[in-house]
Formats: sequence, C-alpha cells, structure tokens
Amino acid sequence: MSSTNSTETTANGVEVKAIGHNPYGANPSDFLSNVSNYQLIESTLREGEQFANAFFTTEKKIEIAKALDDFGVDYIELTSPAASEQSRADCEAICKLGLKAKILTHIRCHMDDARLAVETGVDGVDVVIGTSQFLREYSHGKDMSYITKSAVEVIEFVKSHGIEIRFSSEDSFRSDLVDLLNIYRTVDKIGVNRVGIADTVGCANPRQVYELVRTLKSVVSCDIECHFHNDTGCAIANSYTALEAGARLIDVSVLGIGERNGITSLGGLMARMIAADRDYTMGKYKVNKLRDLENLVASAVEINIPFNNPITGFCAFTHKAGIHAKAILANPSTYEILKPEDFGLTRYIHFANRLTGWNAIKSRVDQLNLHLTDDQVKDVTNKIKKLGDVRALNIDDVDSIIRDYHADVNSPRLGPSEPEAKKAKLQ
Ligand SMILES: CC(=O)SCCNC(=O)CCNC(=O)[C@H](O)C(C)(C)COP(=O)(O)OP(=O)(O)OC[C@H]1O[C@@H](n2cnc3c(N)ncnc32)[C@H](O)[C@@H]1OP(=O)(O)O
Ligand SMILES: O=C(O)CCC(=O)C(=O)O
Ligand SMILES: [Zn+2]
Repeated sequence: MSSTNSTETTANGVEVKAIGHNPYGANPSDFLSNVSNYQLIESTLREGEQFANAFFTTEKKIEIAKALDDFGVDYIELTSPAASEQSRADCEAICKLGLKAKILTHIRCHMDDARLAVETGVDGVDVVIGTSQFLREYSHGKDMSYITKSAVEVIEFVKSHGIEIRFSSEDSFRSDLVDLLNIYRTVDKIGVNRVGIADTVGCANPRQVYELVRTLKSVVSCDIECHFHNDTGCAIANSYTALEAGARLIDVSVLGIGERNGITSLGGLMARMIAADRDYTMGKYKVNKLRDLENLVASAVEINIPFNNPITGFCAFTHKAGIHAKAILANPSTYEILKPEDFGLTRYIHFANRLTGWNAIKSRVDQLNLHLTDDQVKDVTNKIKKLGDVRALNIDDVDSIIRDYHADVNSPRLGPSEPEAKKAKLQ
C-alpha cells in the first residue's frame, strides 16, 4: 500500500505537506486484496459498442484501440466476430496492429463462435453464458449440465490453439451459488486462464460482491475477472470491492458506455484506484491521457462529458464555498483527494457568488495585483455578497466591484463628505 507523503504547491505558490497516511488504500491486514495488483480489461470496443449511440467505423476502432494501448490498458476486448462480417474483419485488423495490450474477443459459449474467434488472431477469447434462471429459461434455454458440457468443449478447443481463455457466467448474482461454484470449479480444473463474474443487470451491492468473490477465491486457483453494470449506481464501488476481495481484473469502458447506462467507467475506476494506491496506478497507466481518450470516445458516440464525471467533469476540481476556498488555498489536500495536475488539469476557485468568503476574494485581489488591507477585503466581500443575493454573478461583476472599491479607497471621490451631505439634506 502506498501513502501520499509528497508535497503540493498551493495557489499562492507555497509548498505544503500532503497527508502522510492514506486511509483510503487497501487494508494491509487483508491479504486477499489485489487493490495494488490489478489489471484492466478495456471493453469500449465490445461492451461500449452495445451503447445505444455507438457506431464505430473500422478507422475509429483502430484509433480508439491505439489510444487505449497508449493509455496502458492490459487487455482490449472486441466484439464477437460472429456479430457481423465487418466485426470479424475489424477484429483481424486490430490484431494485426501489434499493440502492447492483449487483444480479446467476446463470444457465446458455442463452437461456431469459438471456431470463428480462433481464426482472427486474437490473444484470448472471453466466453460467456447465462447461468441464472431468467437467462436459462428466456435467453438460451439450456440447463446447467448442457452449459457445463458446452463450456468444456469450447474451452478445450480454444486452449488447443494456444490462446488464452476466460469463462464467465452471465447474470452471476441472480444465479444459484451451488451451480456457479460447480461450473467454475470444473472450468478451473481444465485450465482456464480466468473465470469471470458478471453483474449483468447491475443488481449487486458491494457486500454481495465481497462475499461472492471471496467464496469463489476459495474454489478456483485461476484469476478472477469482474464485470459490473451501473443500473443502480454501484459499478465503481463494486469493482473496488471485488479487488479487495481478491479479484484481479476489472472490465471497464471509456465513460462507462455499454448496454443501458453502461458499466464501470475507466476514468471513475482510475479515480478510485489513485485514491487507494497512487503509485501503482500512476506507475502503470498514463492517466494524463484520460481527458483526450474520453474526448475521443465522447465525440465518436456523440455525447458530452457529464458535468459530474470523476476527474474530467467540468467542475471536478472547482471549489466554491468560502470555507472550502480558504482551506484549498492553504493546502489543496484539505478538499481534494486527487491532484488535478496528475491529469494535466488545473483547480479553480469559484469566487463570483454569494457563498464566497474574504480569503477567496483576497486571492482574487492579489491576482488583480491590487493592494487592500484585510479589513478592506472583508468590506468588499460584503459588497460582492450583497449583489450575489440579488442575481448570479460572473467574474467581471466581481472584478468591477473590487476595482471600484480599490479606486475609492485609494483616491476618495471629490464631493461633500458623508457628514456634510447629511447636514445639507436636513437644511
Ligand atoms: C450480456 C452481454 O452483453 S453478452 C454479449 C452480447 N453480445 C452480443 O449480443 C453480440 C452481438 N450479437 C449478435 O450479433 C447476434 O445476437 C448474434 C450473431 C450473436 C446471434 O444472432 P442470432 O443468431 O440472430 O440470434 P439472436 O441474437 O436473435 O439470439 C441470440 C441467440 O444466441 C443464443 N445464446 C444467447 N446467449 C448465448 C450464450 N451465452 N451462449 C450460447 N448461445 C447463446 C440464444 O439461444 C439465441 O439463439 P437462437 O435464437 O438461435 O436459439
Ligand atoms: O463476459 C462477461 O463477463 C460479461 C458479459 C456482459 O457484458 C454482461 O454480462 O453484462
Ligand atoms: Zn455487460
């Protein structure tokens, strides 16, 4: 586990100490944890292609695959070659790029799909089949003994081609636990590289994830991969908990795009993992490329980056309330668990509003290269707040109030003094 024993530079250019101990990291007493030893299976070009808006041309797939590779993901998962002739050709084309990341394709548990997959040149095949009652009854209609038999056949076939193989149960969290453990144990014995757990409908919570991964860990010797949908907003938390329980690989996609509202987002998981173990994550992945990667995918699928996106949302490093602004100016670690500079970004103090405080306004006065005493800054802050009570402010409003005030106190306007004016009114 790492700590954050570094220094940081405040907005005023002062070097301050970051917090020494990291309370957000892996629990050192938990030897199951892979929080400091995890891998990413990047599925923008598979799960992401299932996003409602997605249509990737071959050129766009190649551009995205290269950008993901440059970012440093461990695996890139591609749509099944059985999906369409172009999907098959694109898979072959990406395999030929010679990327550092291993290339996977994702298939049904069926020999026809497996035969196509091994011909594409992929490094590995991710095979999946639904094991819940819902999917056994309404999707493929097969019972557990048929599923097990075909899984063994597909796995042995793929392995015989010297290609990595992962077996995953779709809808794992609504499947019978005994069925699950039985099939995982069987495929582990015949030598799969990984088994996968999939929260296909996004129903799982972190406690359930911890229990299932931990139980599975005691049954199989291969690595465990996890795939979490975000229907109930738990995808990132579930991913992190899975790693704590001993899973090694997490499926992600850029901006979380996928079926319905998608899966664990690459950027969101990076945020969580940097908070947990900055050294491991920053040492492995080029997180300063995240913004470009997200922009590339956002424009390809014609969406905007959400305002509250971890790291790259427009206000992810914006501090507004006076109490926050004062402390941030003194030491950014007070209200930031992530450092904007790690991602090529900058923090911003939003001072043009009625929640501002004199410390934030003083910093603006300094930026404007004006000189006011602390009492004067407090006085001008009250004027800003007064106008902020009437309407929304912008920076120009605040700057004008500050400049007028500064001009007033430095060269008082000509005309009667206040007591003289009062006297004149009474006459
Ligand atoms: C949860 C997930 O995201 S899993 C990944 C989803 N990915 C995809 O679906 C890839 C894109 N899909 C496709 O292009 C098409 O669905 C194809 C080519 C795979 C299949 O197309 P079709 O043969 O026309 O079948 P269709 O899509 O209507 O129905 C799915 C078929 O797969 C079968 N099936 C579903 N899941 C599985 C599975 N995991 N393993 C084996 N067979 C399966 C169903 O029984 C059904 O077969 P049937 O209707 O011929 O009996
Ligand atoms: O292959 C897997 O593990 C996951 C498949 C999938 O996309 C899902 O179940 O949601
Ligand atoms: Zn999925």
